Amino acid sequence: MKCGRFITLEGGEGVGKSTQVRALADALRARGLEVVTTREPGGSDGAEAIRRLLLEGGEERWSAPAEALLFAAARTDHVDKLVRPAIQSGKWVLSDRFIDSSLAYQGGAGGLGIEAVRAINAFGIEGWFPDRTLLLLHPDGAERARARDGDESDRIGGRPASYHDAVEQAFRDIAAAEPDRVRLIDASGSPEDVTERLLGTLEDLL
Ligand SMILES: Nc1ncnc2c1ncn2[C@@H]1O[C@H](COP(=O)(O)OP(=O)(O)OP(=O)(O)O)[C@@H](O)[C@H]1O
Ligand SMILES: Cc1cn([C@H]2C[C@H](O)[C@@H](COP(=O)(O)O)O2)c(=O)[nH]c1=O
Repeated sequence: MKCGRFITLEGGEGVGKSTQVRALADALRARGLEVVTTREPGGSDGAEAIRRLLLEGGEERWSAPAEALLFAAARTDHVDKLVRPAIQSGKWVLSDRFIDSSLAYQGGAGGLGIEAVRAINAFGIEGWFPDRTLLLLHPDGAERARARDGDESDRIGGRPASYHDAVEQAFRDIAAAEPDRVRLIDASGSPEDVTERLLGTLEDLL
């Protein structure tokens, strides 16, 4: 069976993940690879429907465990319908967020605990963990997201700065615990500079 690669881009709000998923996909295609880009929550019809449930409405719409289970359900559908078939047909899949966002947001910042959230996700994704996770870090991510979204932030993006600080700390803890899979990326400088740094961390997989 042909086997592609599964690469995820992670980080807090506004650090440049979506910009870099597009740029990295172009760079990998230029090297002759077949690349599929996707995002979470979302990436399949069912997961996009769950995305709307999660990101629209007020804070009280979901309890913390219900929120974590909805993210895990969306991810399970995304893996079933898009990620696994693409990788099995030899493509590289680049995902804008995946399981580490749940570990950092719901597990770390949301107080459910990283291991509890890992367990509910492991049940759904059945071993389809990323080959590599690129954790983008930028000190002005929140300001960039505000400049981009104005007053239109979603149910989770609009949480207080203390929540987003805890998200970043949790991402750093996850990276420290899994240094081979999760690589820290300085996301400052031009988009082209950041793409070069990302490519540099993938050389051994190419
Ligand atoms: N290297 C860069 N230099 C300057 N501006 C950038 C750079 N990368 C991205 N931006 C801008 O910063 C903003 C946030 O970028 P982007 O949407 O890619 O971030 P994100 O991490 O996907 O955000 P979110 O998780 O909140 O959706 C956008 O307006 C984008 O154009
Ligand atoms: C996958 C995932 C996402 N989130 C949060 C992170 C963001 O605030 C939104 C998604 O918005 P984006 O503009 O598409 O980045 O959802 C989360 O809390 N948990 C997750 O697993």
